Amino acid sequence: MNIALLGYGKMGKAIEEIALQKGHNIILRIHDQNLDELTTANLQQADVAIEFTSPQSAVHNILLCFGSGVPVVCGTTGWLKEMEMVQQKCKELGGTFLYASNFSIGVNIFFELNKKLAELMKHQVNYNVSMEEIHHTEKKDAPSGTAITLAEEIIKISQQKNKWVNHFSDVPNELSITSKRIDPAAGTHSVKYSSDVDDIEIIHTAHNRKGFAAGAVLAAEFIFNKKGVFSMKDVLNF
Ligand SMILES: NC(=O)C1=CN([C@@H]2O[C@H](COP(=O)(O)OP(=O)(O)OC[C@H]3O[C@@H](n4cnc5c(N)ncnc54)[C@H](OP(=O)(O)O)[C@@H]3O)[C@@H](O)[C@H]2O)C=CC1
Ligand SMILES: O=C(O)C1=N[C@H](C(=O)O)C[C@H](O)C1
Repeated sequence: MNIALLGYGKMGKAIEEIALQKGHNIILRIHDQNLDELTTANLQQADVAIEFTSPQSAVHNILLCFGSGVPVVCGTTGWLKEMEMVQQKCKELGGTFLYASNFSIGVNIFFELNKKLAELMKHQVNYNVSMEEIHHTEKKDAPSGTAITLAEEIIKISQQKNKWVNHFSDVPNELSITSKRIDPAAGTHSVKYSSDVDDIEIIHTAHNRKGFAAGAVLAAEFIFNKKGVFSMKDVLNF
């Protein structure tokens, strides 16, 4: 496949390495310094675009891909308030879109474990659930997109929590997410149920960015020649 990389930072470069190893071509590498190359004509040379930029630029870039008729995989976090509008636009324009807050297979398994644990803990009133995420200091958004996905799944199932907050909280209905920024953390997420007698904790620790990048390339291969809105659950058949 011919791939356009929208965002050529830490993730763009990690994705390039894996895409090349798998025999794909990178035909466009867009970053802050060459935005003039981000044109419909250039995008149309690609079979698929992979977007890992910043919360401020993601929506513009995704809509440009829809307008150019190019399927787009997006991993940029921190713009979720506009997700409904973006998915609607994709359908209206007959586009192709796949977003994931986390592309790694490990985290997608972790998402399923989180749901299962939340179900098991639903009636255990002596436990309080809280979360922590740790990332490198260049990260622009907090809490991480992955933490938001985990929290929203817990809130859907829990009989006690109905909102998440990005600070310590002992208010019973608030799910507390603590964000720490420590170099060179590639991404650690934990969900902890604590009682007076014990704790149950699940943790996922990314050792590097290769898992995210491999998942993003897999997603790009999956959406090639498809139309509609997809998720990693479609890719991984969960
Ligand atoms: N879903 C997932 O699995 C993962 C998601 N992420 C998310 O991906 C995003 C990017 O992360 P990361 O690669 O670490 O960040 P970096 O800051 O390393 O890279 C961002 C890149 O985007 C470029 N950029 C900035 N503005 C624009 C624009 N308007 N159009 C095109 N490119 C632009 C930057 O250009 P320049 O270099 O010139 O500044 C840079 O190349 C973040 O939102 C992060 O949370 C990260 C890892 C995994
Ligand atoms: O910015 C990062 O680095 C990461 N961002 C994603 C997120 O916000 O969850 C995924 C991963 O944790 C790395």
